[in-house]
Amino acid sequence: MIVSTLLRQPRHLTPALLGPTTILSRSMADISVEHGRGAWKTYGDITSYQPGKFQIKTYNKISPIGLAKFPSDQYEVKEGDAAQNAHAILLRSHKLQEEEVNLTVRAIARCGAGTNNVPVARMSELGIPVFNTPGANANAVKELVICGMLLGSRKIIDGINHMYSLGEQGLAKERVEKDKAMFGGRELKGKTLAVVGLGHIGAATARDAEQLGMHVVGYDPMLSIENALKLPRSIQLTGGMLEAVKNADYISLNIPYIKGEGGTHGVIGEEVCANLKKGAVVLNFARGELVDSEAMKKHLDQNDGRYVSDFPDDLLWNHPSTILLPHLGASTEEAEDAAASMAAETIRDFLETGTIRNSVNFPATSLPNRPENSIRFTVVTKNVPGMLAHISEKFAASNLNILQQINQSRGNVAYNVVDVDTKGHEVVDFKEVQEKITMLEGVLSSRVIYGVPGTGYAKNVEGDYFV
Ligand SMILES: NC(=O)c1ccc[n+]([C@@H]2O[C@H](COP(=O)([O-])OP(=O)(O)OC[C@H]3O[C@@H](n4cnc5c(N)ncnc54)[C@H](O)[C@@H]3O)[C@@H](O)[C@H]2O)c1
Ligand SMILES: O=C(O)[C@H](O)COP(=O)(O)O
Repeated sequence: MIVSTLLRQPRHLTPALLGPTTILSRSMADISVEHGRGAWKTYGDITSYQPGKFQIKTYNKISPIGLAKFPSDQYEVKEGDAAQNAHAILLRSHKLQEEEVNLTVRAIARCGAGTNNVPVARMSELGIPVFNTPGANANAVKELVICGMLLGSRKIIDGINHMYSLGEQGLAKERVEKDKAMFGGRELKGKTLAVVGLGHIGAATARDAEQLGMHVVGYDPMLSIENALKLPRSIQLTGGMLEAVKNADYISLNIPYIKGEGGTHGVIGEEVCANLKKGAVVLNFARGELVDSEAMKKHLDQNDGRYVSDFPDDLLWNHPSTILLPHLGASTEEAEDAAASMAAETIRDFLETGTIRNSVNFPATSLPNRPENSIRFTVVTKNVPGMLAHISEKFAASNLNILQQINQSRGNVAYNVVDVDTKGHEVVDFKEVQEKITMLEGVLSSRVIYGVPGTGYAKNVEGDYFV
């Protein structure tokens, strides 16, 4: 492997580089660890790397309030390609490509709920945790769902367009009272709303709909206890989607889009459409792909229903019974600030302490603070038997004492956090231990968290050692 001479310079820990909570013995402060960056194919321009800072790469418009959570003395935030050696990626709806995830990237955070724009399964194979921000934008979406119900019930948009056209002709005052008969509607009170997916958005929508005097039916086969406690008392839970929608005047979809077998692609298809009540309004503020456009068109052509969606649709965009919005659900100041802040805090926690929360592919993992005179290793492995024992053996072989340790797994990934005693080790070659552990079969990557931003990461890239 060709490695830049400059970046091969071992970096020495000095008190100035240590975080406020990092306490290392004097001898440990002299231990050098190779934190250079290899010249890998997808690596990019190594000259833009700033030692001693975590680099965050962003896509989309991310709230400055969220980005301010990254202290500028420890982090640099750059947009898209300007960030060549990112340690973490922060994004909203940008469709992330694998090529945009350099070997340096340790984590990805979606400022929002849906992670279908991130290749999550591939990231799991590469040992990269993907995070989201559960609930951070739910209120914003819920408010727009309520707005969608009103738009679908009253001819508000037609009325606004009509006023514009009358205004242009100078006829508004003369014609309004006569013409308004064209724009009659119906009320929400007393009607039935079916909420499909009772998560953060669905539960909040159900609650507010009850307050509006609606009868609420809900369907969620994986309803969490946390969300069940938020549901209105009067909600009627059903055991299936068809049962939920069949008597509903409004149907709100609030489920994730999941591709593939057993997923949610086109869940609103011919069968569901055939079971919709006459005049039913389908609200899709979840993802466009959940609705089979052909089936919906056929349904709208033959029935008196409406489709209100927050997503583009090449077939339905100009259908007279459709109202489409340009993905505005989470576009409020409050939601953008909350989602970006939560994502930034989650990434900081992971980069600085190894903690995992709000991940969609890694197990929730949290260890108490690193004890004094210890170094924290985190190791990402395939979820196969024996890994923990092999890792522990490597520490033992180097005469290193494990002070505390946690091993968690989820799907094909296992995550280990190990705090190792540094006392009594005048010269311990942590670099060597890290390399031995990282190159164990089944290990994907490792980090040594010293408190020096951006350092101590190593990857096992199909048998090659990347540091
Ligand atoms: N329009 C927007 O701007 C916007 C904003 C936020 C979220 N969203 C979309 O809304 C979705 C839901 O967001 P959330 O914050 O409520 O997420 P959430 O994870 O809190 O809730 C999703 C719920 O759906 C349930 N569910 C999953 N599959 C289901 C199925 N097949 N049938 C019924 N229930 C099912 C889950 O058990 C969960 O309770 C997101 O995945 C995202 O795609 C859109
Ligand atoms: O899943 C989400 O959180 C929403 O679709 C919001 O997307 P946005 O952050 O691009 O507005």
